[in-house]
Amino acid sequence: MLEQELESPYWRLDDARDTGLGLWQLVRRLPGTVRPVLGIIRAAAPGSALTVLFLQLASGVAAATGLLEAGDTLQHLLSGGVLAAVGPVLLLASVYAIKGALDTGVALAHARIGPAVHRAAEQRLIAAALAVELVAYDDDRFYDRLHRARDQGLDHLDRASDNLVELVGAGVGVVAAGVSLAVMNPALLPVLVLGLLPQAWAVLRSARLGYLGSARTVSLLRRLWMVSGLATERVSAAELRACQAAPFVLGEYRTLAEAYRDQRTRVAVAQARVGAVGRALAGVGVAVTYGALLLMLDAQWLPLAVAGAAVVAIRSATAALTRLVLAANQVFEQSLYIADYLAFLTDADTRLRPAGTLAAPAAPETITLHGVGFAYPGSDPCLHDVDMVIRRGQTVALVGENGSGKTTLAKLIAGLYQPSTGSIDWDGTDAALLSPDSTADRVVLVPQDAVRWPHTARANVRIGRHDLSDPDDLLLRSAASLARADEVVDDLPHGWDTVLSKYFRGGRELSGGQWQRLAVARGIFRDSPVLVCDEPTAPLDARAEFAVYESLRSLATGRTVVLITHRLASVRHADWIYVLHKGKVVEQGTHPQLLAAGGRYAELYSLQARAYASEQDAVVHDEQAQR
Ligand SMILES: Nc1ncnc2c1ncn2[C@@H]1O[C@H](COP(=O)(O)OP(=O)(O)OP(=O)(O)O)[C@@H](O)[C@H]1O
Repeated sequence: MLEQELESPYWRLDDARDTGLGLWQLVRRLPGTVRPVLGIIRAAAPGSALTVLFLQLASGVAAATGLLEAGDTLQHLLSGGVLAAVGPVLLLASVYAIKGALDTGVALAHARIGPAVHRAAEQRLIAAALAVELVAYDDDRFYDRLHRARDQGLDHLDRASDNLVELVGAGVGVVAAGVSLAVMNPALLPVLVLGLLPQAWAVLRSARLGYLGSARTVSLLRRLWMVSGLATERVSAAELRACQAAPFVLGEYRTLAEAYRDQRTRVAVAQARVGAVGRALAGVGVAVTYGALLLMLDAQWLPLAVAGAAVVAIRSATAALTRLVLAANQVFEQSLYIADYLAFLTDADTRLRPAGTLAAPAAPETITLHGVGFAYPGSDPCLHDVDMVIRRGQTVALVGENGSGKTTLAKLIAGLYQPSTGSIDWDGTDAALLSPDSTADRVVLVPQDAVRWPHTARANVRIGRHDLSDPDDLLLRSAASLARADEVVDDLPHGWDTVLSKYFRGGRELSGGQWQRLAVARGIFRDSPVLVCDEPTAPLDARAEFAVYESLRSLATGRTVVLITHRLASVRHADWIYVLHKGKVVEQGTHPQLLAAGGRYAELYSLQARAYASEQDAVVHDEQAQR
């Protein structure tokens, strides 16, 4: 059941990774895996990266010199006694002291790389997320990639940069040992390779098992994180309890966690088996190495001192090789997540906002929709052939049942979406030719579900024109008073400076209606010529709703107002009303015209009016009964 779910399109949107890699293919993949990380390191911390590389190479030279010096020291010790070896020992000590200093330099420069990589990569991700068209966020593929890149890609990038430094350091260590052996006697090189091969096989094989294991658990892990987020986040906390969903979430967590545990155990057990074989083979490797050394000694190909130094060099090569393969293993595993990060950036690049260059009119006289249709990514069209004319100074209302397309249409008018078919003109110019920034500048959107910015009350209202100078808060206070948000702020402990978020100590939470008053104030403060209000008063009490509609009426002068609401009593004063049904305009006219037509609008209006009338009858009836 679980496996089937994990194979379902949502969870494996684009995880068609090749997990059937052979050992040799895995090794060949290393440069391709490393290249993107190197590119990011080069861009983020070029100085530190060069310093690390230079110091690591110097440290490798010191290591090779030390190994050769060790042979020389042994030679002096064996031929001339302790006194003869004092000079070479001091030299050896200085070489290792220099190597120690170089390694410290590597560590210091290395310490700067991880944080620099993280910061640069995160900034790229945030900039890319902000630059894409809004419609990208309606595409589950994009959304999935964005979250994978943000939640895991960044961290693994950070760690991969550490592992790369380790990889280079260990590689230099292996080469240094190899070079010193070749200098001692070229015949020692095949001996080294012979000794290292079994161990290299075991560590690589174990690395491959780990890589395949993590490739198989990527989507499982992602789902685990999502479930643990649901269980621990504030947004879901209340509803989880209210609809008693805790056992469901816990059950889902258990199923996933057990599957993850079993998968990890399987990999760990397989790795342990390979490790056992590897250790046995490594034993054979050691026997072969020492056997070869003994034979060379016996045949007098090697002096005893050189054989002793060769043992030290072989041990140091073995240790460096283990570090190298472990670091490569980590880089492979991290490359799975880094690929997510890079895939997101590539995808985001193809979804940039259209690049119109003309400036939008300062205050458009007419916004005209010609046969506009729209489909969300992966969905059937939800708007069909909409024609509409919206004039400056008018309030146009969009009404219709849930899902009829009002919000989508409002976002198209606001320039947030591009029509899939047809076009939208601003004073006769196709909006697609206008620069998105200039269009956005002319529009205020008060949405259904306004963002609750985790900032001060002041920032919550000012955010739409955050760079507007308003030293005495005159504009701020006027906007707040029109939206009756001033009453909300008056009750806050630090007034406009109160932080509105429970995520911060001392932060305050507001009710839904109070938040909405701030959202309306934000729209009024932004003060743009086109005002699009999508259910602006849904959570407001009667007094606040009345005040907001009064304000909207006064704001309509000289502006274009598009109003969406289900409260038809509030649209009576609109200059023109469009009735939408299943994505089409099915009626239009003024309130009296639409009532007289006796169509869908008249039906919806009389349903609401009847509900009010019957409530009033009930009140009168109760009062009579009490008398
Ligand atoms: N992000 C989306 N992706 C796919 N389809 C969507 C998306 N948002 C809305 N829809 C679909 O588009 C259609 C129109 O939705 P829209 O939100 O515009 O309706 P509405 O008239 O504003 O509804 P309501 O009165 O409930 O707010 C609906 O069928 C809805 O399911």
